[in-house]
Amino acid sequence: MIEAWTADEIRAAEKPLLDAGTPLMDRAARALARTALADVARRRSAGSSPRLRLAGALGSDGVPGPGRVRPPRRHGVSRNAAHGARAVLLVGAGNNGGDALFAGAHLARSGMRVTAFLVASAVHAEGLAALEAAGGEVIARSELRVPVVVEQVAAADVVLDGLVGVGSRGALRPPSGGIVRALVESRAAAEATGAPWPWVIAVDVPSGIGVDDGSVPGPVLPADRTLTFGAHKPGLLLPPAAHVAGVVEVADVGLGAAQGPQVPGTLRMEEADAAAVLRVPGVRDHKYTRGVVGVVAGTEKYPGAGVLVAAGAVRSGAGMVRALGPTTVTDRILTRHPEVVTAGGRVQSWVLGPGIPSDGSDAGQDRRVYGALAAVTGVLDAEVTGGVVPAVIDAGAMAMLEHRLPEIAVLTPHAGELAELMRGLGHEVDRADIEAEPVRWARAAQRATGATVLLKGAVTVIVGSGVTFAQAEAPAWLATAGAGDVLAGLLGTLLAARADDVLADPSLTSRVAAAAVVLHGRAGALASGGGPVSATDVADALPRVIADVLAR
Ligand SMILES: NC(=O)C1=CN([C@@H]2O[C@H](COP(=O)(O)OP(=O)(O)OC[C@H]3O[C@@H](n4cnc5c(N)ncnc54)[C@H](OP(=O)(O)O)[C@@H]3O)[C@@H](O)[C@H]2O)[C@H](O)CC1
Ligand SMILES: [K+]
Repeated sequence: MIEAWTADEIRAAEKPLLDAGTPLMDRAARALARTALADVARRRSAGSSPRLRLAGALGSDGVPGPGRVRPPRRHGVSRNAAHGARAVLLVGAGNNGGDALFAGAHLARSGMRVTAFLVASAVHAEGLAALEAAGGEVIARSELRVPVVVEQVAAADVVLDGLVGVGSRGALRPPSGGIVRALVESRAAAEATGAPWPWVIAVDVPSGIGVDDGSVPGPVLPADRTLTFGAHKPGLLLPPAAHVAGVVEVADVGLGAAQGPQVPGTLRMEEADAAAVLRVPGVRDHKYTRGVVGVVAGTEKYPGAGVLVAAGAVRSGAGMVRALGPTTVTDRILTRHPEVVTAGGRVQSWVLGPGIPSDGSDAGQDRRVYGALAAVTGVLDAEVTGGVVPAVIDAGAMAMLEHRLPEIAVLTPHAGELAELMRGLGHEVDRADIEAEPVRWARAAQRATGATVLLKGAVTVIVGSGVTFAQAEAPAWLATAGAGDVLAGLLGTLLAARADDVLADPSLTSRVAAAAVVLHGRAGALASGGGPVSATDVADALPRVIADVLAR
């Protein structure tokens, strides 16, 4: 599990070490210089564009970010093939700028031509002295001209963004904001024309992101790599800031000995954590103990959603799947999945709503959803409903909520559906608002409904009470019709298998939901192999992915 530390938690952890004279900045700067040297050397030796040359450091699909994570690395600087390369430092007033200056001094001593642009009249004094002593060029704030910065950056091999780190407050102020805005424009123009553009390393965090909440309140220079010190910061995991962090790597500066957050609020689940959520059947298990998933999905208009939910549930190892609906839907499900049962009966989880439009056009499916929701919320007698069980509430079912939900109910909207849900709750928001601040709105929905909220996107956010998971394993190819239906079925299976545990401890729900997102993303990546993928392919890849995750 990757646990992010907020700015305050980082400061609390650093304080005793700094008080004891631990050279944290020296370690940070060495790690930074070592990373910059290695990146530039690799870029030079491969002889193509920086992004392609560093493909080994990127995801299997070659896409830098969002928020891809590499294991911690020890500090230390070695001289290498970067001799004569050009580095530009963007240096702010605080210690983040200090890191960049000391790293720049190492780079200058390694034979790089280093230019530092100071955006403040007073910057880290020792760092500045070190850079000057190492022969680096320094452009003071009073001499700063935006076109010159743009020109020098465009001609550089590597840029260290040290404008601001965990001390950041709000959007970048002048002159940093103006410089970064001009650099973003220059980068876009270079991309459009195929002109070269340097490799950008963010020092600790891309300057200008919301370190604790993942917001992007103003201009930010997108990084190819973020070297972050001591521990992840929430903004490196959460969207939209995660999209500008590139490949995220933690430099171990020795904070490990310090106390981290007691209850980390932002997490990224890894494969081993997903494996721990799965319930592996034992010799005493039978189909009912493994969990029955009840599915109310698909209508005459959208029958495929029922088929795909069933596929996700069956292929991820449900003890049994019960699919309820009109025969046009159930017949299709049975054709593809003859193991599905279409008669009513007890279930350990519900998947409600995929392929059911919110226009009331299928009264039968609406009635089944309302009945199941009554079971989930416990408003109807257990004798009638079969008892309270966890549920996945998707698509049309999200428009049928009449009661506050328990945490064992998982809402699975995409941005447009979350906007609709929040408008129904009296908030004036549209899809663009949700995309700009997905974490804020997912948290608002969690508070307003009581449910666990799984907001789908390039980085999927899962919000339970007091915890947010941010998962980024899905390839962009997974943004395809029906993929969400497969996820709903898969999550239904995981919830059914852990129903007793989830009922005993509802806070487990977000963890189960995050595990489903990990497996779904991995299945998408396996089925895609770097190319297009269909929702059916994703479902078909689930058994292999689950076996692989369990074998590790
Ligand atoms: N975690 C570790 O182990 C280590 C981290 N280190 C580095 O130190 C920074 C944190 O340094 P700090 O000096 O506390 O803060 P920053 O450098 O991030 O920023 C403070 C200055 O930035 C100005 N600021 C704040 N917001 C903005 C903004 N929106 N636009 C422009 N300027 C901004 C702020 O000015 P104020 O007037 O607001 O006070 C400060 O001047 C951490 O990120 C690491 O890089 C150490 O090296 C030790 C190891
Ligand atoms: K920075």
